[in-house]
Amino acid sequence: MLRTDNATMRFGGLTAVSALNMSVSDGEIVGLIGPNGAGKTTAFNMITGVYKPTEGSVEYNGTDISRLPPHKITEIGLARTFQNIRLFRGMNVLENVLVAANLRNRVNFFSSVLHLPVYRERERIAKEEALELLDSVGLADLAYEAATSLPYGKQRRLEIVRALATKPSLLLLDEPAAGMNPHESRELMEFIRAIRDRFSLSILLIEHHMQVVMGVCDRMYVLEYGLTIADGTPAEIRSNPRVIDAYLGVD
Ligand SMILES: Nc1ncnc2c1ncn2[C@@H]1O[C@H](COP(=O)(O)OP(=O)(O)OP(=O)(O)O)[C@@H](O)[C@H]1O
Repeated sequence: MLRTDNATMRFGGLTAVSALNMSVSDGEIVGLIGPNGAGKTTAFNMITGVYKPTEGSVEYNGTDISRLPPHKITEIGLARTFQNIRLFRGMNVLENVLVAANLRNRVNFFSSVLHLPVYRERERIAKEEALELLDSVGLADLAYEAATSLPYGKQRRLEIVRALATKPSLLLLDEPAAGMNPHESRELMEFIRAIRDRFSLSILLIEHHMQVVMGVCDRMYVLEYGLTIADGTPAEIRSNPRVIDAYLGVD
């Protein structure tokens, strides 16, 4: 479903990602790993329309999406989270989810300002759906808590839920286990598998935490200085001499 075809991103003289050929099939969990500065976030930015590839393309279900703006890419079913938590401060858990849901169900500006019945009805449905979503991931009892008062692991989970509110078919997670303790990391792995099954998702994730990435991914790609130095199953990656040299050896 997702396929990058020689996707390349240059910033001046620096090639941040070079001829990336990567695919994610329906229902797959795929990892993207590599040392700092390898080009992982740049790859995400190309896939989600933040950057237009300098060369090559990104296809989603056979359509070239590499020239589309980020909101169009969200509309066709890609959603992402970021390396640093970006929850809205001053909003509760439910409101954080509703803001994201509105990205998908763009409400007509006038009907919203005038509080027309159509707007109120949509708002009611959106709230119901958001509460159902929170319930399905075990966060419903926290719906009216301030988002930033949640424990760290739950804030990260809320970020993922917020991405789910845009009803994606492909979810991109940028270092979901960052800053988590071993217990939270284990819970996260179960959570990632559970949402893949429940929402029929494909998942692409960047992760430095080796237990998480090896434990949860079906396949993975390894980048170094923008080049793809390996791809394969976790077992293949673990025993790949080039990867051990470039990356695993120093971890
Ligand atoms: N907007 C930009 N302008 C110029 N250079 C950039 C830009 N974005 C990224 N780079 C450079 O591209 C290279 C790849 O960066 P990128 O953030 O994609 O790496 P990464 O693998 O995600 O690293 P990390 O694990 O630290 O997040 C780095 O050398 C970085 O400095």
